[in-house]
Amino acid sequence: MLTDILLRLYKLDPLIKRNVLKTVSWRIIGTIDTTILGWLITSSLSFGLTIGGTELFTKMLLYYGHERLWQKVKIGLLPRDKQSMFIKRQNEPHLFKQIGKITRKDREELNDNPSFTLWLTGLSGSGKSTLASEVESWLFEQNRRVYVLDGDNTRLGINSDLSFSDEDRTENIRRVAEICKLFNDAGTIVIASFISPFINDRIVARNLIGEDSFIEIFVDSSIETCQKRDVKGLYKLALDGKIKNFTGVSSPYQPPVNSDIHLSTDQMSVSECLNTIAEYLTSNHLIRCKLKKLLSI
Ligand SMILES: Nc1ncnc2c1ncn2[C@@H]1O[C@H](COP(=O)(O)OS(=O)(=O)O)[C@@H](OP(=O)(O)O)[C@H]1O
Ligand SMILES: Nc1ncnc2c1ncn2[C@@H]1O[C@H](COP(=O)(O)OP(=O)(O)O)[C@@H](O)[C@H]1O
Repeated sequence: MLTDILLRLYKLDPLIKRNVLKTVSWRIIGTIDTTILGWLITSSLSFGLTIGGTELFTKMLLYYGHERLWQKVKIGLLPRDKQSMFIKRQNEPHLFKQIGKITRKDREELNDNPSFTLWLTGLSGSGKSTLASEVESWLFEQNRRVYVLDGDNTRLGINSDLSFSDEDRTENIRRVAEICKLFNDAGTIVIASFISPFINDRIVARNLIGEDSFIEIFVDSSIETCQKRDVKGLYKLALDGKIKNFTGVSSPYQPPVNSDIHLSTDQMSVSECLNTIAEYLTSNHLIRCKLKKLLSI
C-alpha cells in the first residue's frame, strides 16, 4: 500500500518526485545508522534490525510529511510565482546545460582583460545614461570590448512587454541581469544603466552576474535636482499625474546601503565621476592601463 501511494505521488509532479526520492534515500541511510547503533549498544543484531526495520516506515512517513509541510512555510523563500518559476526550471528534466570548449577565461585572455558589469542605479535624471556613455567611450578608447545596456533601449525591445509596476520592474531587472551575464561570458564589459529601484532586485542581479563581476555604482542625485534637470520632461508629466508609477514621485526608490562606488552627481562634475570610476577599475585590476593616462580624461 505504501509503495502504491509513493508511486502515485511519484507520477504527480517533479517536486513531489524529488521529495519521494529524498525521503527514500534519506530513510535508507537513517535505517542503516539506527540498525548499526542498536546492534552496537545492545550487542544484539536482531534488536538492531527490529528497531531499524520499524522506524524505516514510521520515519519515512514522518519525513515526507515534514518536507511537504515545510513547503508551505514562506520564511526565506521567493514570492510564490517566482518560486514556482525557479523550481520548474531547476527540475526541468529535458534541458541540459551545454558547455563549449571555449570558456569565459579563454575569451578574457584573448581580450587581455577581465569582463565585468558596471551596474548604474539611480533616479531618472540622476546621470546614469550620461556616465554610461562617457565610461563606454573611455573604455573603447582603451581598446576594451564594452557595451551599454540602457533601460529606455531594452524597454523598447526585448522588454517591451513590461510596464513600470513593481512586479514588472523586478522581471525587467532579472532579464537584464541574465543578458549582462551572457555578455560577460562572451568576454564583453557591460555598463548597465537602469533605475533598478529595489534593493532585492539588485541583489538578484548581483547573484546572477556573480559577486566578483558585479560593481554597483550609486548614481546619487537628490530628487529636487533630478526634477530641476527634468531632462526628458517626465517629472512634469508625473507630477501632473500624466505618468503613473513614476520613480521618486509615485513609485519608491530604495537607495543602496553599501554600493561599490558612490557618486554624488549633484555635487560632482561628469569628469570627476569618470575619474572615480577609472580609479576604482585600475586599483581593483579590472583595467590594465596607466593611471596617469586615465587622470588626463
Ligand atoms: N514610470 C516610470 N518610472 C521610471 N522611468 C520611466 C517611467 N516611465 C518611463 N520611464 C523611462 O524609463 C526609463 C527607466 O527604465 P528602467 O528599465 O531603467 O526602469 S526600472 O529599472 O525597471 O525601474 C527612464 O529612463 P532614465 O530617465 O534614463 O532613468 C525613463 O526614461
Ligand atoms: N556628475 C554628473 N554625472 C552625470 N550627469 C550629470 C552630472 N552633473 C550633471 N549632469 C547632467 O544631468 C543630466 C542627467 O541625465 P541622464 O544622464 O539622462 O540621467 P538618467 O540616465 O539617470 O536619467 C544630464 O543633463 C547631465 O549633463
